[in-house]
Amino acid sequence: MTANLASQDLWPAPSANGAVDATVQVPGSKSVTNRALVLAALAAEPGWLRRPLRSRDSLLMAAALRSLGVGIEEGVGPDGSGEAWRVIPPDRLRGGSTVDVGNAGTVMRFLPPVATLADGPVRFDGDPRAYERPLHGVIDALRALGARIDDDGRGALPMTVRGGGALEGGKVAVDASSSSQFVSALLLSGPRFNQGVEVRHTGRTLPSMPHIRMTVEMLRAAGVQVDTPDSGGEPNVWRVSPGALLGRDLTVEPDLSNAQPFLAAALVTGGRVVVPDWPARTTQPGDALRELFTAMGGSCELTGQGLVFTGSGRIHGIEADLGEVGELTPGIAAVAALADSPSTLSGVAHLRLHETDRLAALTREINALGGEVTETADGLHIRPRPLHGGTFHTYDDHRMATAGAVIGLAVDGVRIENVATTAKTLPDFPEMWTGMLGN
Ligand SMILES: O=C(O)C1=C[C@@H](OP(=O)(O)O)[C@@H](O)[C@H](O)C1
Ligand SMILES: C=C(OP(=O)(O)O)C(=O)O
Repeated sequence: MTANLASQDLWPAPSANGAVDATVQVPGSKSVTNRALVLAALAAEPGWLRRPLRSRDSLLMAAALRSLGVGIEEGVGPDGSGEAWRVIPPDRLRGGSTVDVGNAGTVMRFLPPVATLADGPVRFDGDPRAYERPLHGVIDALRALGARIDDDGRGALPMTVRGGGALEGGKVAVDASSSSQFVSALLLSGPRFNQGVEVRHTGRTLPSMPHIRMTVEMLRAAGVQVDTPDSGGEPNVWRVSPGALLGRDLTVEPDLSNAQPFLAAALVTGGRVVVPDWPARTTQPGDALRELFTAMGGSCELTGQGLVFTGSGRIHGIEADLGEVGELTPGIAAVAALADSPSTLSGVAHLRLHETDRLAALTREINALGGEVTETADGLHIRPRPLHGGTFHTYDDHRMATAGAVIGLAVDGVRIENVATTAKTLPDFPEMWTGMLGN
């Protein structure tokens, strides 16, 4: 684990002068935007994506789909209101390009199945960290379903999918204990495989179930038949029937996981933050923040204005299995480091394979500020200690940067290395943060 030496800029994280009181418009969900782009690209007719997230991960997804022949026109919606992208699927997906996945799990896992439908080879490459993130579940499953893939035998990037214009599909077993995205990836393209797809998860644990539910709901909204464990099917088995996908007119919800640092600011300063357009019902894991941050000392109410979240001035530790909502772990760890009692976060061993080894990174960086964090087999134990300023390294991880900013609210002199890494999913984070603080 090494800090990115090319990006040593230090951002002085602003400390809060008092209780925050702000309304924060949070940009669109990464997970919804990137699923919507894939489904729209595979559809039988054009569709609209309103309020899409414009960030590194979603722009990489759009660029990759364009290289496969998909038309994506960026502009305003049919009624002239707000940003909207029109997605025009091609008659035939085109091979011959190289897809840059950056360090986007959604791009590196969701697009290889799409590439099997292209009429030629599609090479996949990305950031150095992308070479280390697990992809074997997708590669092995696609081979079992009839695809030809050239890799170096590690089951990881870089690799080339030799698209043959179609894929047979059918039944496949996959161990998705290292990433739920293996399952989502196979389901998203499943309706376009000749036999559809039946995915059986064989591993002991399966993280991020809400994200799999998001995949299923979005497929169904595109007219696809999906049988799931939730709908009376066998446990750990998902079945997607072959068929055409409808073009949709879809409005992307705000990214509730990216709302986390702002809600945390209300908790840490005993203030109030309103997030407009918080959905009344959603598959986003960030919705669990209402419960988690309430248990940690805040209170919230879903009103006509959005989610109104209020801190009490006290922060409590928490014992929580975060397996379903792993991407919330860095933000919860940051708040837990400032709490009045210890916390134990469990169920997140797979975070060692995220943008960085998040368990190691959080432990090292919080401890460097005087904290007492220890890694467990599947999470973190956090004993709050008086913290002091210092450099908070971020390891090219957007959620490390926002976690450091949360700590900086309460601790003078925290400097965040490479805050620009937040552009992976939240490009305007520094401006939004200072705006929230009234600076
Ligand atoms: O499908 C998705 O959109 C995601 C699934 C989760 O991945 P893992 O299951 O690999 O944790 C999550 O952490 C990631 O941020 C987004
Ligand atoms: C794990 C994450 O991203 P990715 O989609 O790259 O897996 C994340 O955003 O926390």
